[in-house]
Amino acid sequence: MACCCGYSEPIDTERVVVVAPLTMAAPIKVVVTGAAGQIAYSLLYQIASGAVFGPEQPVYLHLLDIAPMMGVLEGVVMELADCALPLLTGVLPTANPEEAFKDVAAAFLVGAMPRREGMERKDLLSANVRIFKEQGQALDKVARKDVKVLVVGNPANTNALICSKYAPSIPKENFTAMTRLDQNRAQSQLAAKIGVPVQDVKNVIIWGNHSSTQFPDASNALVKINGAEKPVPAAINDDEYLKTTFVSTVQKRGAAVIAARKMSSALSAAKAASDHMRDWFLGTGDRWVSMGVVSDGSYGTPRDVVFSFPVTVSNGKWKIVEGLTISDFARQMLDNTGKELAEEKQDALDVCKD
Ligand SMILES: NC(=O)c1ccc[n+]([C@@H]2O[C@H](COP(=O)([O-])OP(=O)(O)OC[C@H]3O[C@@H](n4cnc5c(N)ncnc54)[C@H](O)[C@@H]3O)[C@@H](O)[C@H]2O)c1
Ligand SMILES: O=C(O)C[C@H](O)C(=O)O
Repeated sequence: MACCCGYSEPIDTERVVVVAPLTMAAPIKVVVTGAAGQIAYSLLYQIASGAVFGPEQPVYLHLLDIAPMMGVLEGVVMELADCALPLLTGVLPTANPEEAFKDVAAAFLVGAMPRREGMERKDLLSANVRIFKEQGQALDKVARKDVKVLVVGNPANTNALICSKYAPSIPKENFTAMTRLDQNRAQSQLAAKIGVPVQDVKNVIIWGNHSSTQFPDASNALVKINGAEKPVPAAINDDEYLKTTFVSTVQKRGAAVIAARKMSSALSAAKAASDHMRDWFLGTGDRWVSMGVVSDGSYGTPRDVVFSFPVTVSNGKWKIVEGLTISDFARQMLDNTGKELAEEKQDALDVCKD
Protein backbone atom coordinates (compact mmCIF):
# COMPACT_ATOMS: atom_id res chain seq x y z
CA MET A 1 0.00 0.00 0.00
CA ALA A 2 1.52 3.37 -0.97
CA CYS A 3 1.66 6.09 1.70
CA CYS A 4 1.19 9.80 0.99
CA CYS A 5 4.87 10.48 0.18
CA GLY A 6 4.85 7.92 -2.63
CA TYR A 7 6.98 5.23 -0.94
CA SER A 8 5.57 1.72 -0.75
CA GLU A 9 5.84 1.53 3.06
CA PRO A 10 5.98 4.25 5.76
CA ILE A 11 9.62 5.12 6.49
CA ASP A 12 11.30 5.34 9.90
CA THR A 13 13.20 8.57 9.16
CA GLU A 14 15.34 8.15 12.32
CA ARG A 15 17.11 5.07 10.85
CA VAL A 16 16.94 5.23 7.05
CA VAL A 17 18.75 7.56 4.69
CA VAL A 18 16.70 7.44 1.53
CA VAL A 19 18.58 8.16 -1.67
CA ALA A 20 15.96 6.75 -4.04
CA PRO A 21 12.29 5.86 -3.64
CA LEU A 22 12.03 2.44 -1.94
CA THR A 23 10.00 1.11 -4.87
CA MET A 24 13.12 1.41 -7.04
CA ALA A 25 15.34 -1.67 -7.32
CA ALA A 26 19.14 -1.37 -7.24
CA PRO A 27 20.52 -0.53 -10.70
CA ILE A 28 21.60 -3.40 -12.95
CA LYS A 29 24.58 -3.13 -15.27
CA VAL A 30 23.67 -3.67 -18.92
CA VAL A 31 26.19 -3.77 -21.75
CA VAL A 32 25.54 -2.91 -25.39
CA THR A 33 28.35 -3.68 -27.86
CA GLY A 34 28.59 -1.87 -31.17
CA ALA A 35 27.32 1.04 -29.12
CA ALA A 36 28.35 3.65 -31.70
CA GLY A 37 26.50 1.83 -34.50
CA GLN A 38 23.08 2.02 -36.11
CA ILE A 39 21.13 -0.52 -34.05
CA ALA A 40 22.52 0.76 -30.77
CA TYR A 41 21.39 4.26 -31.66
CA SER A 42 17.76 3.10 -31.38
CA LEU A 43 18.30 0.43 -28.75
CA LEU A 44 19.98 2.55 -26.09
CA TYR A 45 16.98 4.81 -25.68
CA GLN A 46 14.66 1.84 -25.30
CA ILE A 47 16.83 0.31 -22.56
CA ALA A 48 17.39 3.58 -20.72
CA SER A 49 13.73 4.60 -20.86
CA GLY A 50 12.48 1.44 -19.09
CA ALA A 51 10.97 -0.36 -22.10
CA VAL A 52 13.15 -3.44 -21.55
CA PHE A 53 13.65 -4.00 -17.81
CA GLY A 54 10.51 -2.24 -16.66
CA PRO A 55 9.64 1.20 -15.29
CA GLU A 56 10.97 0.41 -11.78
CA GLN A 57 14.40 -0.88 -12.80
CA PRO A 58 17.28 1.62 -12.97
CA VAL A 59 20.10 0.72 -15.36
CA TYR A 60 23.79 1.49 -15.56
CA LEU A 61 24.82 1.30 -19.22
CA HIS A 62 28.18 -0.04 -20.33
CA LEU A 63 28.88 0.92 -23.96
CA LEU A 64 31.51 -1.06 -25.87
CA ASP A 65 32.87 -0.17 -29.27
CA ILE A 66 36.28 -0.30 -30.95
CA ALA A 67 38.94 2.35 -30.23
CA PRO A 68 38.49 4.35 -33.49
CA MET A 69 34.79 4.84 -32.61
CA MET A 70 35.38 6.42 -29.19
CA GLY A 71 34.80 9.93 -30.56
CA VAL A 72 31.42 8.96 -32.03
CA LEU A 73 30.58 7.13 -28.81
CA GLU A 74 31.24 10.31 -26.87
CA GLY A 75 28.45 11.94 -28.88
CA VAL A 76 26.09 9.07 -28.03
CA VAL A 77 26.93 9.50 -24.33
CA MET A 78 26.14 13.23 -24.61
CA GLU A 79 22.79 12.45 -26.21
CA LEU A 80 21.92 9.92 -23.51
CA ALA A 81 22.60 12.57 -20.88
CA ASP A 82 20.50 15.04 -22.85
CA CYS A 83 17.54 12.62 -22.79
CA ALA A 84 17.33 13.28 -19.00
CA LEU A 85 16.05 9.78 -18.31
CA PRO A 86 15.24 9.06 -14.66
CA LEU A 87 16.12 5.34 -14.85
CA LEU A 88 19.60 5.88 -16.28
CA THR A 89 21.97 5.99 -13.32
CA GLY A 90 25.28 6.00 -15.20
CA VAL A 91 27.09 5.36 -18.49
CA LEU A 92 30.52 3.81 -19.07
CA PRO A 93 31.86 4.16 -22.63
CA THR A 94 34.86 1.92 -23.29
CA ALA A 95 36.88 0.03 -25.89
CA ASN A 96 37.97 -2.60 -23.36
CA PRO A 97 35.76 -5.74 -23.31
CA GLU A 98 36.74 -6.72 -19.76
CA GLU A 99 35.72 -3.29 -18.49
CA ALA A 100 32.51 -3.41 -20.55
CA PHE A 101 31.41 -6.85 -19.33
CA LYS A 102 32.32 -6.41 -15.66
CA ASP A 103 29.39 -7.49 -13.46
CA VAL A 104 26.78 -7.12 -16.20
CA ALA A 105 23.38 -8.77 -15.75
CA ALA A 106 22.36 -8.39 -19.40
CA ALA A 107 24.45 -8.22 -22.56
CA PHE A 108 23.26 -7.08 -25.98
CA LEU A 109 26.03 -8.22 -28.35
CA VAL A 110 25.34 -6.08 -31.39
CA GLY A 111 28.84 -5.00 -32.46
CA ALA A 112 29.79 -6.79 -35.67
CA MET A 113 30.03 -6.04 -39.37
CA PRO A 114 26.66 -5.85 -41.18
CA ARG A 115 26.19 -7.46 -44.61
CA ARG A 116 25.86 -5.45 -47.78
CA GLU A 117 23.61 -6.03 -50.78
CA GLY A 118 24.19 -9.40 -52.44
CA MET A 119 25.76 -11.05 -49.39
CA GLU A 120 24.32 -13.85 -47.25
CA ARG A 121 24.68 -13.41 -43.48
CA LYS A 122 27.03 -16.39 -43.30
CA ASP A 123 29.47 -14.48 -45.57
CA LEU A 124 30.18 -12.42 -42.42
CA LEU A 125 31.25 -15.46 -40.46
CA SER A 126 35.01 -15.25 -40.86
CA ALA A 127 35.04 -11.51 -40.09
CA ASN A 128 32.68 -11.60 -37.12
CA VAL A 129 33.09 -14.91 -35.33
CA ARG A 130 36.43 -13.93 -33.78
CA ILE A 131 34.70 -11.00 -32.07
CA PHE A 132 32.40 -13.46 -30.32
CA LYS A 133 35.24 -15.73 -29.30
CA GLU A 134 37.01 -12.79 -27.66
CA GLN A 135 33.82 -11.50 -26.04
CA GLY A 136 32.93 -14.98 -24.75
CA GLN A 137 36.32 -15.10 -23.04
CA ALA A 138 35.80 -11.66 -21.50
CA LEU A 139 32.27 -12.50 -20.32
CA ASP A 140 33.60 -15.69 -18.76
CA LYS A 141 36.14 -13.71 -16.76
CA VAL A 142 34.16 -10.76 -15.51
CA ALA A 143 30.39 -10.97 -16.08
CA ARG A 144 27.83 -12.18 -13.52
CA LYS A 145 27.36 -15.95 -13.87
CA ASP A 146 23.63 -15.39 -14.39
CA VAL A 147 24.16 -12.84 -17.18
CA LYS A 148 21.58 -13.08 -19.98
CA VAL A 149 23.33 -12.73 -23.34
CA LEU A 150 21.51 -11.81 -26.54
CA VAL A 151 23.56 -12.03 -29.74
CA VAL A 152 22.34 -9.75 -32.52
CA GLY A 153 25.51 -9.46 -34.66
CA ASN A 154 25.40 -11.77 -37.69
CA PRO A 155 25.52 -14.64 -38.29
CA ALA A 156 23.72 -14.41 -34.94
CA ASN A 157 23.06 -18.10 -34.19
CA THR A 158 26.59 -19.27 -34.80
CA ASN A 159 28.14 -16.24 -33.08
CA ALA A 160 26.03 -17.05 -30.00
CA LEU A 161 27.23 -20.65 -30.06
CA ILE A 162 30.89 -19.56 -30.25
CA CYS A 163 30.39 -16.99 -27.50
CA SER A 164 28.94 -19.68 -25.23
CA LYS A 165 31.76 -22.12 -26.04
CA TYR A 166 34.36 -19.58 -24.92
CA ALA A 167 32.46 -18.77 -21.71
CA PRO A 168 32.28 -22.22 -20.11
CA SER A 169 31.63 -20.91 -16.58
CA ILE A 170 28.31 -19.37 -17.68
CA PRO A 171 25.39 -21.79 -18.29
CA LYS A 172 24.66 -22.49 -21.97
CA GLU A 173 21.02 -21.52 -21.37
CA ASN A 174 22.19 -17.94 -20.84
CA PHE A 175 23.26 -17.50 -24.48
CA THR A 176 20.60 -16.73 -27.06
CA ALA A 177 20.47 -15.42 -30.62
CA MET A 178 17.93 -13.00 -32.01
CA THR A 179 15.20 -14.32 -34.29
CA ARG A 180 12.62 -12.00 -32.77
CA LEU A 181 12.90 -9.63 -35.72
CA ASP A 182 11.84 -12.52 -37.98
CA GLN A 183 8.97 -13.30 -35.61
CA ASN A 184 7.83 -9.68 -35.62
CA ARG A 185 8.05 -9.59 -39.41
CA ALA A 186 6.03 -12.81 -39.69
CA GLN A 187 3.39 -11.60 -37.24
CA SER A 188 3.08 -8.34 -39.10
CA GLN A 189 2.71 -10.06 -42.50
CA LEU A 190 -0.05 -12.33 -41.16
CA ALA A 191 -1.91 -9.49 -39.48
CA ALA A 192 -1.87 -7.47 -42.70
CA LYS A 193 -3.05 -10.46 -44.75
CA ILE A 194 -5.97 -11.14 -42.39
CA GLY A 195 -6.69 -7.45 -41.78
CA VAL A 196 -6.35 -7.38 -37.98
CA PRO A 197 -4.12 -5.37 -35.61
CA VAL A 198 -0.68 -6.99 -35.20
CA GLN A 199 -1.20 -7.72 -31.49
CA ASP A 200 -4.18 -9.93 -32.37
CA VAL A 201 -1.88 -12.53 -33.99
CA LYS A 202 0.16 -14.80 -31.72
CA ASN A 203 2.24 -18.00 -31.62
CA VAL A 204 3.83 -17.71 -35.05
CA ILE A 205 7.14 -19.60 -34.89
CA ILE A 206 10.57 -19.01 -36.38
CA TRP A 207 12.50 -22.28 -36.56
CA GLY A 208 16.25 -22.58 -37.14
CA ASN A 209 18.77 -20.08 -38.38
CA HIS A 210 18.43 -16.30 -38.71
CA SER A 211 19.18 -16.72 -42.42
CA SER A 212 17.35 -17.37 -45.66
CA THR A 213 16.87 -21.03 -44.59
CA GLN A 214 14.80 -20.08 -41.52
CA PHE A 215 11.29 -21.53 -41.37
CA PRO A 216 8.57 -19.03 -40.48
CA ASP A 217 5.71 -21.31 -39.46
CA ALA A 218 2.13 -20.11 -39.09
CA SER A 219 0.60 -23.56 -38.63
CA ASN A 220 0.04 -23.11 -34.87
CA ALA A 221 -0.57 -19.37 -34.95
CA LEU A 222 -3.82 -17.94 -33.60
CA VAL A 223 -5.71 -14.79 -34.50
CA LYS A 224 -8.39 -12.91 -32.60
CA ILE A 225 -11.29 -12.01 -34.84
CA ASN A 226 -14.34 -10.29 -33.34
CA GLY A 227 -13.22 -11.37 -29.87
CA ALA A 228 -12.88 -15.08 -30.73
CA GLU A 229 -9.58 -16.95 -31.28
CA LYS A 230 -9.18 -18.83 -34.54
CA PRO A 231 -6.27 -20.76 -36.12
CA VAL A 232 -4.42 -18.55 -38.60
CA PRO A 233 -4.42 -21.24 -41.36
CA ALA A 234 -8.23 -21.34 -41.16
CA ALA A 235 -8.51 -17.55 -41.17
CA ILE A 236 -6.25 -17.24 -44.23
CA ASN A 237 -7.54 -20.38 -45.95
CA ASP A 238 -4.66 -20.42 -48.43
CA ASP A 239 -2.04 -23.09 -47.63
CA GLU A 240 -0.11 -22.29 -50.78
CA TYR A 241 0.41 -18.69 -49.57
CA LEU A 242 1.55 -19.90 -46.15
CA LYS A 243 4.07 -22.33 -47.68
CA THR A 244 5.46 -20.00 -50.35
CA THR A 245 4.96 -16.22 -50.36
CA PHE A 246 4.69 -15.89 -46.59
CA VAL A 247 7.83 -17.98 -45.98
CA SER A 248 9.97 -16.30 -48.63
CA THR A 249 8.85 -12.77 -47.70
CA VAL A 250 10.01 -13.28 -44.12
CA GLN A 251 13.17 -15.14 -45.14
CA LYS A 252 14.19 -12.32 -47.48
CA ARG A 253 12.95 -9.31 -45.53
CA GLY A 254 16.42 -8.37 -44.27
CA ALA A 255 17.73 -8.33 -47.85
CA ALA A 256 14.73 -6.27 -48.99
CA VAL A 257 15.47 -3.64 -46.34
CA ILE A 258 19.14 -3.54 -47.38
CA ALA A 259 18.16 -3.14 -51.05
CA ALA A 260 15.91 -0.20 -50.15
CA ARG A 261 17.97 1.53 -47.45
CA LYS A 262 21.45 0.53 -48.59
CA MET A 263 21.97 -0.28 -44.92
CA SER A 264 20.64 -3.14 -42.87
CA SER A 265 17.60 -2.90 -40.65
CA ALA A 266 18.25 -0.99 -37.45
CA LEU A 267 15.04 0.51 -36.04
CA SER A 268 13.19 -2.80 -36.25
CA ALA A 269 16.25 -4.76 -35.10
CA ALA A 270 16.53 -2.58 -31.99
CA LYS A 271 12.82 -3.04 -31.25
CA ALA A 272 13.19 -6.81 -31.63
CA ALA A 273 16.22 -6.86 -29.31
CA SER A 274 14.17 -4.98 -26.71
CA ASP A 275 11.26 -7.40 -27.10
CA HIS A 276 13.56 -10.42 -26.74
CA MET A 277 15.33 -9.22 -23.60
CA ARG A 278 12.12 -7.87 -22.01
CA ASP A 279 10.38 -11.21 -22.45
CA TRP A 280 13.42 -13.05 -21.09
CA PHE A 281 13.55 -10.89 -17.96
CA LEU A 282 9.85 -10.26 -17.39
CA GLY A 283 8.24 -13.42 -18.84
CA THR A 284 5.82 -14.27 -21.63
CA GLY A 285 2.83 -15.84 -19.88
CA ASP A 286 1.44 -18.49 -22.22
CA ARG A 287 2.43 -16.52 -25.36
CA TRP A 288 5.14 -18.21 -27.45
CA VAL A 289 8.16 -16.29 -28.62
CA SER A 290 11.04 -17.43 -30.83
CA MET A 291 14.61 -17.42 -29.57
CA GLY A 292 17.79 -19.00 -30.85
CA VAL A 293 18.92 -21.29 -28.02
CA VAL A 294 21.46 -24.10 -27.72
CA SER A 295 19.58 -27.09 -29.12
CA ASP A 296 18.96 -30.15 -26.95
CA GLY A 297 17.88 -32.07 -30.06
CA SER A 298 14.17 -31.21 -29.62
CA TYR A 299 12.06 -31.83 -32.73
CA GLY A 300 14.87 -33.89 -34.30
CA THR A 301 17.16 -30.86 -34.69
CA PRO A 302 20.95 -31.13 -34.47
CA ARG A 303 22.21 -30.84 -30.89
CA ASP A 304 24.69 -28.18 -29.87
CA VAL A 305 23.87 -25.61 -32.51
CA VAL A 306 21.94 -22.43 -31.69
CA PHE A 307 18.56 -23.18 -33.21
CA SER A 308 15.49 -20.96 -33.02
CA PHE A 309 12.54 -22.63 -31.24
CA PRO A 310 9.22 -21.49 -29.88
CA VAL A 311 9.69 -20.90 -26.15
CA THR A 312 7.79 -19.59 -23.17
CA VAL A 313 9.60 -17.78 -20.37
CA SER A 314 8.89 -17.64 -16.66
CA ASN A 315 11.13 -16.60 -13.74
CA GLY A 316 13.88 -15.68 -16.19
CA LYS A 317 14.10 -19.21 -17.67
CA TRP A 318 13.03 -20.16 -21.18
CA LYS A 319 11.47 -23.50 -22.02
CA ILE A 320 10.93 -24.97 -25.48
CA VAL A 321 7.25 -25.47 -26.33
CA GLU A 322 6.77 -29.23 -26.54
CA GLY A 323 4.46 -31.59 -28.36
CA LEU A 324 3.86 -29.70 -31.62
CA THR A 325 3.04 -31.74 -34.70
CA ILE A 326 5.66 -31.47 -37.43
CA SER A 327 4.24 -31.95 -40.94
CA ASP A 328 6.32 -33.42 -43.79
CA PHE A 329 6.76 -29.91 -45.18
CA ALA A 330 7.92 -28.61 -41.79
CA ARG A 331 10.28 -31.58 -41.37
CA GLN A 332 12.01 -30.72 -44.62
CA MET A 333 12.32 -27.06 -43.62
CA LEU A 334 13.69 -27.90 -40.15
CA ASP A 335 16.21 -30.36 -41.59
CA ASN A 336 17.41 -27.84 -44.16
CA THR A 337 18.01 -25.02 -41.68
CA GLY A 338 19.54 -27.48 -39.17
CA LYS A 339 21.99 -28.66 -41.82
CA GLU A 340 23.05 -25.09 -42.53
CA LEU A 341 23.64 -24.47 -38.82
CA ALA A 342 25.75 -27.62 -38.48
CA GLU A 343 27.89 -26.46 -41.44
CA GLU A 344 28.22 -22.93 -40.04
CA LYS A 345 29.28 -24.36 -36.70
CA GLN A 346 32.08 -26.34 -38.33
CA ASP A 347 33.25 -23.29 -40.31
CA ALA A 348 33.20 -21.16 -37.15
CA LEU A 349 35.18 -23.71 -35.15
CA ASP A 350 37.77 -23.78 -37.95
CA VAL A 351 38.06 -19.97 -37.88
CA CYS A 352 38.44 -20.00 -34.09
CA LYS A 353 41.35 -22.47 -34.23
CA ASP A 354 43.65 -19.72 -35.61
N1 LIG B 1 19.82 -10.82 -35.66
C1 LIG B 1 19.18 -9.87 -36.34
O1 LIG B 1 17.96 -9.96 -36.53
C2 LIG B 1 19.90 -8.67 -36.86
C3 LIG B 1 19.15 -7.60 -37.37
C4 LIG B 1 19.82 -6.49 -37.87
C5 LIG B 1 21.22 -6.44 -37.88
N2 LIG B 1 21.91 -7.49 -37.37
C6 LIG B 1 23.38 -7.47 -37.32
O2 LIG B 1 23.79 -6.62 -36.24
C7 LIG B 1 25.13 -6.18 -36.47
C8 LIG B 1 25.23 -4.68 -36.22
O3 LIG B 1 24.47 -3.96 -37.17
P1 LIG B 1 24.50 -2.36 -37.22
O4 LIG B 1 23.56 -1.98 -38.30
O5 LIG B 1 24.34 -1.77 -35.87
O6 LIG B 1 26.01 -2.14 -37.73
P2 LIG B 1 26.89 -0.82 -37.66
O7 LIG B 1 28.02 -1.02 -38.61
O8 LIG B 1 26.06 0.41 -37.77
O9 LIG B 1 27.44 -0.87 -36.16
C9 LIG B 1 28.27 -1.88 -35.72
C10 LIG B 1 29.14 -1.30 -34.64
O10 LIG B 1 29.89 -2.37 -34.08
C11 LIG B 1 31.18 -1.88 -33.82
N3 LIG B 1 32.11 -2.98 -33.65
C12 LIG B 1 32.81 -3.68 -34.58
N4 LIG B 1 33.62 -4.57 -34.00
C13 LIG B 1 33.42 -4.47 -32.67
C14 LIG B 1 33.95 -5.13 -31.54
N5 LIG B 1 34.90 -6.07 -31.66
N6 LIG B 1 33.53 -4.77 -30.32
C15 LIG B 1 32.60 -3.81 -30.17
N7 LIG B 1 32.06 -3.13 -31.20
C16 LIG B 1 32.45 -3.47 -32.43
C17 LIG B 1 31.48 -0.99 -35.00
O11 LIG B 1 32.56 -0.10 -34.73
C18 LIG B 1 30.15 -0.26 -35.16
O12 LIG B 1 30.09 0.90 -34.36
C19 LIG B 1 25.47 -6.61 -37.89
O13 LIG B 1 26.22 -7.82 -37.86
C20 LIG B 1 24.11 -6.87 -38.51
O14 LIG B 1 24.17 -7.77 -39.60
C21 LIG B 1 21.28 -8.60 -36.87
O1 LIG C 1 19.59 -8.93 -43.18
C1 LIG C 1 20.57 -8.49 -42.57
O2 LIG C 1 21.72 -8.66 -42.95
C2 LIG C 1 20.33 -7.71 -41.30
C3 LIG C 1 19.46 -8.45 -40.37
O3 LIG C 1 19.94 -9.73 -40.09
C4 LIG C 1 18.02 -8.48 -40.81
O4 LIG C 1 17.40 -9.53 -40.77
O5 LIG C 1 17.48 -7.41 -41.17
